Amino acid sequence: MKKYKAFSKVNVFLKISGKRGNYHEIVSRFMRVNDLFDELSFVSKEKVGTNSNEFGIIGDFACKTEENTIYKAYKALKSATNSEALEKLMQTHAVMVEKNIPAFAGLGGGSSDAATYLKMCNEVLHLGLSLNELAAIGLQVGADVPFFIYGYASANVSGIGEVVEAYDEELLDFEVFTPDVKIATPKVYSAYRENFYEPIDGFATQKLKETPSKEILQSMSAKEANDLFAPALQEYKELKEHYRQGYFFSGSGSSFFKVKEKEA
Ligand SMILES: C[C@@](CO)(OP(=O)(O)O)[C@H](O)COP(=O)(O)OP(=O)(O)OC[C@H]1O[C@@H](n2ccc(N)nc2=O)[C@H](O)[C@@H]1O
Ligand SMILES: Nc1ncnc2c1ncn2[C@@H]1O[C@H](COP(=O)(O)OP(=O)(O)O)[C@@H](O)[C@H]1O
Repeated sequence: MKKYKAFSKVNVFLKISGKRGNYHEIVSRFMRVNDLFDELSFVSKEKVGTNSNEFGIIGDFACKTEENTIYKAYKALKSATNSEALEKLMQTHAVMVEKNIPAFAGLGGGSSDAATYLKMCNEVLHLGLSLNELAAIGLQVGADVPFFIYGYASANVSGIGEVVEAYDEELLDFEVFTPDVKIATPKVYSAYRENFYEPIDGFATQKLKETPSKEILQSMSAKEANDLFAPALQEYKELKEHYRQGYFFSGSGSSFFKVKEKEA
């Protein structure tokens, strides 16, 4: 059975440029973490001994199936395509997930699983959807999903996550650690809105979008690079104890990362 990789990401920088309803417009560099990924595959229910017709996800998850991003992606794909073949596939097969990306981590694990599931269905069922169409369906599941649909190693992401522009640069090798602090993304964004709101201007945005990730990580501090770090520290005081000098904060947390030192 073919296995599909669902990579994780870090936000090399994440700046807020404005508000859109309850959401925030961001300007962010997303970079794939090449050695941290989940693996997804379709397995026949017969083979794994389930005979239920219900949507099946096999894997180590803390949430209910209805809350799983993979299930949400299924619902969004079904309503976009009305595909009977999709319904049939999910009656006879379950999605097997080898979960390696920690949850509540700012590494986009749930979003990446959703994107990978959409791409798997598109391929297996020959749905013929373009990446743009898949990204629009994915956006209904989560703001980070479009980045994973396009599959770029590095990209400038803006809007609330729907504008994804490939950025051509060397892929960096990251060291990542995830403190056991369960961060809720909406809580961090609302703390930002209440106490730290200072949107970036067009000039600074353009400069950041043009600067290679390596330079950004050499020249900015963790707080400068990520507008969500200060509000996350305010809301989750214990984060401070986990912070190590020289590391950067990914997304709304709780993961920290830095470029791996080259071995001599
Ligand atoms: C912060 C980032 C950075 O990459 O990722 P994570 O740290 O979660 O991985 C993203 O902006 C998060 O993406 P994601 O976690 O997919 O967000 P969603 O599920 O779509 O939204 C959860 C909630 O976060 C807030 N939200 C999300 C995205 C955004 N641009 N502005 C927001 O204000 C909204 O309150 C929304 O209801
Ligand atoms: N496929 C999934 N993988 C991981 N977490 C998921 C998934 N589907 C839903 N969740 C739920 O999403 C939340 C964390 O999302 P996740 O994408 O792992 O973190 P983050 O957005 O911080 O990168 C948790 O509430 C988790 O239970």
